[in-house]
Amino acid sequence: MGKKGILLVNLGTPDSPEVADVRKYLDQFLMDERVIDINAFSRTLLVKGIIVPFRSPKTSKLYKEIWDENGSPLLYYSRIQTALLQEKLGDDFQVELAMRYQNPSILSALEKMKAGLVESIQVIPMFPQYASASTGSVMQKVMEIVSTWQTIPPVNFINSFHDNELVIETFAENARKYKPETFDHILFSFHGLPERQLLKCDHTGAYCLKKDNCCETLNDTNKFCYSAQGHDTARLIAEKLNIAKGDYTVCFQSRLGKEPWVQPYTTDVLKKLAGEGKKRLLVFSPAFVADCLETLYEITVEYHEEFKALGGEHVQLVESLNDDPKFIQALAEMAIA
Ligand SMILES: C=CC1=C(C)c2cc3[nH]c(cc4nc(cc5[nH]c(cc1n2)c(C)c5CCC(=O)O)C(CCC(=O)O)=C4C)c(C)c3C=C
Ligand SMILES: [Fe+2]
Ligand SMILES: [Fe+2]
Repeated sequence: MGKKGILLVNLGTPDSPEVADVRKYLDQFLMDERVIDINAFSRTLLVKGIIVPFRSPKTSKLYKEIWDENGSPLLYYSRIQTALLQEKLGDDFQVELAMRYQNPSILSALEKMKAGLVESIQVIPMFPQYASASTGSVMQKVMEIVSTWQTIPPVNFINSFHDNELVIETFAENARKYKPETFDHILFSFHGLPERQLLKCDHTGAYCLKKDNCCETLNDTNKFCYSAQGHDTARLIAEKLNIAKGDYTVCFQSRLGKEPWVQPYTTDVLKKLAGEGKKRLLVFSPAFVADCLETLYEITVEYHEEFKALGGEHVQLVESLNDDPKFIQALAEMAIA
């Protein structure tokens, strides 16, 4: 029997923090029809004419702030996760890492599996909550590639793992050392998403953003809704840590462009909490499985400074899952699922 192929796919990061590499990364990322989901002509004008030229120099400066001797934290942790999973699963498995954008590419990882004569491929998009712009895009790319193969082995996809017990426990455990009860308020700050993309997920057309608190509980109608899955993740972590409902807020960061994104925005929540006299915030970022630009810079530096300027004292990030053995166990269970 051949080996079982396990493909871990995260979002991607530039090859270096230099402007030229950031430009290549943003161009590939934002030209994805699932990310900027408007018609191809408008997307090309917006991305290649406005966002990429203006954003790349700014984003390059941010990447330079988090880039260290290990390179991009997202790629660094993704490589460690891959090596630890390979070690845990042993020789009957071939574990490969890919990034949806830039390197290592999904094509190169799948080619390695093909050369390894794997008998099946289990794809784990490394996003706890399903979104078309992340998980959906990874699925589409993998299917595009394998559909050109003469022999297509059994291919299976993990759709989401927002309520995985080991994932919830790892986030909770990472928070315990900060003593959550000593903070004035807890934030679960998820990566944002355009509202338009949430609405597209609602096949009834009558539920999402139409009913009050539509995303706050998971049900049959919104089971693939990124926001509803995020609220569920937050609820489960809060329950684990005995954090009362009124002591935490789910919010969304990293908005891009002028269209409405999922709300509340983290920056608005910071203003509200500072206005209420809250001084110390503990912030989870459970849309990611590894620390990256969005946690190490946006939360740790930007939000910390923003909150202090508003009269607050401290914004403490809860580290991501990174190389935690419990998360590697969670991956191993998904690998054989
Ligand atoms: C949770 C997974 C992610 C979703 C969903 C997602 C949607 C999404 N993102 C953008 C625009 C940008 N995101 C950027 C960085 C970034 N995004 C994710 C994950 C998701 N994005 C990660 C892990 C990272 C960090 C990568 C790293 O190298 O550390 C960026 C680049 C940084 C910047 O210029 O601000 C952009 C741009 C959109 C438009 C979108 C959904 C429509
Ligand atoms: Fe993003
Ligand atoms: Fe929703």
